[in-house]
Amino acid sequence: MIQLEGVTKHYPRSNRPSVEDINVFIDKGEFVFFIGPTGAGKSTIIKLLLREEVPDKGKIAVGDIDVTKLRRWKVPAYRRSIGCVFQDFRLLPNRTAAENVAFALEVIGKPRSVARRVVPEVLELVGLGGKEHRYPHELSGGEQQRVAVARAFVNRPLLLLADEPTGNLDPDTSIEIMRLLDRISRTGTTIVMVTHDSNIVNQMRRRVIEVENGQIVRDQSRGVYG
Ligand SMILES: Nc1ncnc2c1ncn2[C@@H]1O[C@H](COP(=O)(O)OP(=O)(O)OP(=O)(O)O)[C@@H](O)[C@H]1O
Repeated sequence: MIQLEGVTKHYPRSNRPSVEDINVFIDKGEFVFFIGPTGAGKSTIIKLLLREEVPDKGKIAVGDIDVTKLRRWKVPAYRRSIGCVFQDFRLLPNRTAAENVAFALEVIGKPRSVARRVVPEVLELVGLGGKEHRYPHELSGGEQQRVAVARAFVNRPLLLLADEPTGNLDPDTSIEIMRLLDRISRTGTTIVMVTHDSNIVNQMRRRVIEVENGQIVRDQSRGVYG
């Protein structure tokens, strides 16, 4: 599903590469944690996967798309094909939970009739049945993140990227969000998650890729935070 081969990214005003000659292969349906100290290069890897940055060297493929060779005009559609969840939720404040989720369908041109059918289903799936007409400020942080997960999943993406999705949540709420991501992963969606949350990594026991100084220092199936 994901192939990074010899990938190097050196930002212009940085004195060393943020990511250097990394090689990663991730299969369809895998759940992978990227861990490592601050500045290790984890977010850079996410940005490279989303084509927000391009590598100086190496090849990146996601599904059957060669991300490094993707034409500029194809980038927005490529990004929309990937589900994304962030630490700060990034919901539209003046849209309800249902409208936030529906928005992900609107931007890919799905008819309203599809949204009317699918949005309640996916909000129910994330445990927000009954709260679909609340605005983000009327929801708790955990509930907002559930909306963000619903929005990321509503298009049934092959890949879901989560950058510190539990970073703003208390431990119990974090575990609930992880249960949700785990369920999504079992539908065959590949999940790549960047985290500093050792409890979560130790509880989930999934593949752990540890990054340090732009390099992969550990790649372990059913790993722990270490
Ligand atoms: N746009 C940029 N220009 C120059 N240097 C950058 C840029 N973005 C990131 N870097 C540098 O690249 C390195 C890796 O940063 P990155 O954000 O990938 O780390 P990270 O592992 O995600 O850290 P954190 O856990 O704090 O989010 C750091 O040294 C950072 O200063």
